[in-house]
Amino acid sequence: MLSELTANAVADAETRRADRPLAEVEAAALARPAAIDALAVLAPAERVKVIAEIKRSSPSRGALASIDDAAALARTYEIGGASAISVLTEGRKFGGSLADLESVRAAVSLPVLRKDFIATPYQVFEARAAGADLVLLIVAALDDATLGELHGLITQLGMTPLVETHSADELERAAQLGARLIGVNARDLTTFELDRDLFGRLADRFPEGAIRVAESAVLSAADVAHYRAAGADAVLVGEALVTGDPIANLSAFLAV
Ligand SMILES: O=P(O)(O)OC[C@@H](O)[C@@H](O)c1c[nH]c2ccccc12
Repeated sequence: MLSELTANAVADAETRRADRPLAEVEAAALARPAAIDALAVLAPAERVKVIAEIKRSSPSRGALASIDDAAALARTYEIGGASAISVLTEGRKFGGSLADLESVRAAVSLPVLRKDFIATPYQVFEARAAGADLVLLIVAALDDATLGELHGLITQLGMTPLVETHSADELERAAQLGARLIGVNARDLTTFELDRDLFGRLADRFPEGAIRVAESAVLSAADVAHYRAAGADAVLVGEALVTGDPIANLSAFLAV
């Protein structure tokens, strides 16, 4: 499933490229004001930080929320105390778009993550051109050479890579890369199975000084407390915020 999601995302980017060649996107990326320093914003603190996600649907959970106005939801997240906004830009299974990312960028002053299946430099330039400050890299979807190339390009463009892992081996590959912001996704993107205890098992294998993000399956304050106790600096939350009351949930999660 992960390889199919990635192949589709790359194919869709190739289709966009036919209309908007790399040189054009690169120029738009370089014309953007500098990206926000997400490492500073997400740095470990006394309280857990929340990366709040905008997601309409997913292959594992189906339709979640209609979300007509991504920018309005992002503003709600900002008011509610989120530290960063994650925007799904994958269209086929998640119902997102780069237009969502652009409108969110214009609406908030928080760092914004492009959440997608990124495997080519073109997609990275697209992210910056749309105003992203962070770009997701899924270790399981990329070989080491591509991972290194994309991690370098994201950094060079002033953005922060969020390097997503799902095993000790992938965490080691993230460490070798010099990743400073590393996530552990509780959901296995090849089987969609959830393992809420994976973060806890991997927590002490993070490289020294890396910011530790627990991703997925946060539905309650108790889930946040569970990840926080295991050492999470930040949690990445989608479903609970798009299906529930975002302000009430954020306030409960941030009170942990
Ligand atoms: O909706 P949840 O269970 O709170 O999960 C959010 C986020 O972690 C999840 O959307 C996610 C994590 N890694 C991904 C990679 C691609 C697409 C989506 C994701």
